[in-house]
Amino acid sequence: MSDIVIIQGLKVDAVIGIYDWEKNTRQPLLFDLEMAWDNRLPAQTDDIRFALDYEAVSNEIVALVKRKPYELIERVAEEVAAMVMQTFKVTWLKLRVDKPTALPHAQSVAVQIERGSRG
Ligand SMILES: Nc1nc2c(c(=O)[nH]1)N=C([C@H](O)[C@@H](O)CO)CN2
Repeated sequence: MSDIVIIQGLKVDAVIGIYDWEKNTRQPLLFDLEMAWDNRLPAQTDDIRFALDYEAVSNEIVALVKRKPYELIERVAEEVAAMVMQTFKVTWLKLRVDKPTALPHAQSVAVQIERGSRG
């Protein structure tokens, strides 16, 4: 089974960074997420109850990332991945977290992680 559900470019304004000035402001983080999900039943039934609801996943990510300050984007990625897998019973995901305001001469910086197995 190789179906996935994708969230691309989810923007969350977070308190993120290792420097003092970063602890008193919000900076955008962008989340790209690929999540394994068997889409056959939702397709057959046309019923959201059987789908991985990308709106619900997005809402939970925004709530989590806004809840507290973070230092590293690695920590954000790990916590978001764990929450999505636990809350939504996702068995595999690939997650990229971009911090586009991090470096003045770079378009963006990012970390990407993959957790779980595709089954
Ligand atoms: N691997 C990482 N390197 C750095 C991070 C990070 O989160 N992960 N963060 C910073 C600073 O907060 C930087 O973004 C400020 O511009 C530096 N390196």
